[in-house]
Amino acid sequence: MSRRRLYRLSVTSQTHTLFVAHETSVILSAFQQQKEVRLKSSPADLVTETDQQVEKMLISAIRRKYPQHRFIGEESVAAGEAVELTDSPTWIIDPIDGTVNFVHRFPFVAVSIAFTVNKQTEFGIVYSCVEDKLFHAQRGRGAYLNGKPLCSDIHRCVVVTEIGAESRSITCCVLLCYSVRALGTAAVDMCQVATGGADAYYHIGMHCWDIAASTIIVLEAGGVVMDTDGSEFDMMSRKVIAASSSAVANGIAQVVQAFPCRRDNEAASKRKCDTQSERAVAQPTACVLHEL
Ligand SMILES: O=P(O)(O)O[C@H]1[C@H](O)[C@@H](O)[C@H](O)[C@@H](O)[C@@H]1O
Ligand SMILES: [Mg+2]
Ligand SMILES: [Mg+2]
Repeated sequence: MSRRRLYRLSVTSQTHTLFVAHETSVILSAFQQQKEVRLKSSPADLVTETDQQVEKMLISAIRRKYPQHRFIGEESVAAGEAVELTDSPTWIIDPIDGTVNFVHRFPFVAVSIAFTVNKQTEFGIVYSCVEDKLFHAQRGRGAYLNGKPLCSDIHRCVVVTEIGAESRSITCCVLLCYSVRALGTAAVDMCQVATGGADAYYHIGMHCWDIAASTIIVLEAGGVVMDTDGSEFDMMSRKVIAASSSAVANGIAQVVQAFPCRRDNEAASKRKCDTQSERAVAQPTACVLHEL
């Protein structure tokens, strides 16, 4: 039997500095500049040349070291690559999570990188660039924020969600009984559950690359992740609830009304037509923090 290579994420302060220096200096220097912006599925789903540049930098750097590995990158998929999660070692990358924020210079933009083997996430990294917050976790080894252990069990009534490209008014108003926040980046939203800063995060319509890394960070911080209907989480389903406990997650699952969303790993042609139908109803994201 082939020896299963063990992959270790050794994030030391030196790696943190390296990670910051290498990948995000491109983002931070572009953050204040004028940007060339293109629409993808809706006015709330944008891409810039920086998104594409950072994804290319990440993939070529990893491919030099691991030529056999596979990739699911947000902008590679947007350019027509299939979303195919196999047992092979696979990197799931969102080069800039929060591109709408990046374009508006709203200071919550993150690089999100997850690594899976046999479809199981081995480690995840979410770097919130402007905040200089490096969230990371490795399966079975805990979750950390800038090197300090994270624990998700501080109970409050803050729920984080997104009112982005794929939202529907109905799912937003069912949460009015909570204090609701939306940072405009699914990855950083979800990491708030790992820090205990939020009780729960839920999202319908995001993509696997938005939350692949933050999912393991929540789990390793002691949180739970499930589908919005309370069933087992499926990274390709585009539906997620992350919470500090199963009780909180099930409470959210009871009030969230899902709307149909094509799976990430459905044929691209199907996904496009879904996007067109979504385009008809998507509300443009107002780039403000919703205090409800
Ligand atoms: O900024 P990207 O990587 O496109 O991801 C965002 C997505 O496009 C939006 O629709 C969601 O509302 C955000 O939470 C994602 O971060
Ligand atoms: Mg994203
Ligand atoms: Mg992105």
